[in-house]
Amino acid sequence: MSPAMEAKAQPQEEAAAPLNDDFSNDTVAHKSRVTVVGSGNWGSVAAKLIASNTLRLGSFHDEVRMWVYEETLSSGEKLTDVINSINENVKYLPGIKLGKNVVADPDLENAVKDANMLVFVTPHQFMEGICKKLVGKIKGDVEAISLIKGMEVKMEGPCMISSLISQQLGINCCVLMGANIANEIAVEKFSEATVGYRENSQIAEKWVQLFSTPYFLVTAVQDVEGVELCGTLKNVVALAAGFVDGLEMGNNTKAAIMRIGLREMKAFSKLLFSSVKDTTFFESCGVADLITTCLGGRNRKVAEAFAKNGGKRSFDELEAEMLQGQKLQGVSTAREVYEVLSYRGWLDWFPLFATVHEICIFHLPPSAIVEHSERTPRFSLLDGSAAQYC
Ligand SMILES: NC(=O)C1=CN([C@@H]2O[C@H](COP(=O)(O)OP(=O)(O)OC[C@H]3O[C@@H](n4cnc5c(N)ncnc54)[C@H](O)[C@@H]3O)[C@@H](O)[C@H]2O)C=CC1
Ligand SMILES: O=C(CO)COP(=O)(O)O
Repeated sequence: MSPAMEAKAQPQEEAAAPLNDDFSNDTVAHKSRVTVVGSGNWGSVAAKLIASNTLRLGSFHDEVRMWVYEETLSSGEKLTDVINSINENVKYLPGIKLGKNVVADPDLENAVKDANMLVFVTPHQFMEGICKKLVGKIKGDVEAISLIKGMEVKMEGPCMISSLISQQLGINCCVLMGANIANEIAVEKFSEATVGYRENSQIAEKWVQLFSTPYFLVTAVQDVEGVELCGTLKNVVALAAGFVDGLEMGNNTKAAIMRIGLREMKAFSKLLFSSVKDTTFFESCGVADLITTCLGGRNRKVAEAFAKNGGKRSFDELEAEMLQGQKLQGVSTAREVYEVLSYRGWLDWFPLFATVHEICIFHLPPSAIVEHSERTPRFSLLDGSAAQYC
């Protein structure tokens, strides 16, 4: 990896003319075409970030295709038509111009057919179905990146979304995670992110270039699983933080939840993949994403409402009421993590993860997040169990 990349992508000045970047080619034929698969809250912001860079960087075609899961708005108009006419995703990112070079496309096959860089950014529960539809439909020289925070649990064990993409489509897949609340990046407030890559640092560098702006600084690390598990597992901890907020337990309790959660994130990740690096937890994808999500994310917000309602209204109901079509990832991730813990006999090693799921399914009250349960003195187990893997 180049020293420049290790030290973070450098902020780039606004420039009218395309940059003569490292990857530029003389011919249009060699330029990379980017398609964003997904157009929710973060998907739309990702398209905006990328579109600002494809205009500036000579190695990319200007146009950025964005696949839209088509829906009809209350006005009777199709979401795709509205995005293409006013350059704004009025449902998932209202008030923000995406860039005129973003083209919304409701046809998945058509959206990906010419792309050689695919950016996957949908709620994780839809990815298996999307991958099935894409088999045999993409070009041979495609590179992918997943911005999706979540995992699937299969008979063989847990499967990260980047692995699902790689296995089903036969392509390399990097990941990009970080302290990235989409609405803040949409208004260009400074943030950082982490690209996780497997072997090819040049590909990682190309992704860094595609996403980096003066207000969005991207670093690459050679640890796909570590980066992706950080992004995935912090959503479970954010639910715990939301319970604590709903119960008005204060900052010390919330800080304790974050600390215990971080230890469980690290222990779980390292038990699943021995290759996961300690240093990854100190990147934006690790502790920084954990903090921002526990302070200002959607998982925290809905979990707070869940606890305020005494754990009596379901997450599905609250999500539909509070998020206008946006999707939580933490509740299904808590279930998926719980399945892994049960299957492997690790439940008592991960008291916070296990308790969050049991609260989500009404087996325990929200207050159980800081109480010792009848079955197991969960929090007292922490120091002697999961912690030994940290
Ligand atoms: N919103 C945020 O601040 C951030 C989100 N992420 C992650 O990015 C991923 C995508 O999140 P968002 O873009 O925020 O999505 P979102 O939460 O806004 O989800 C709504 C999206 O799901 C689509 N959708 C609904 N039903 C569908 C179906 N059956 N098939 C396919 N798509 C369907 C909708 O059309 C819409 O585009 C998630 O894994 C999330 O954790 C990561 C960083 C920040
Ligand atoms: O992943 C996120 C910030 O990095 C967003 O988290 P929420 O889905 O909880 O809003």
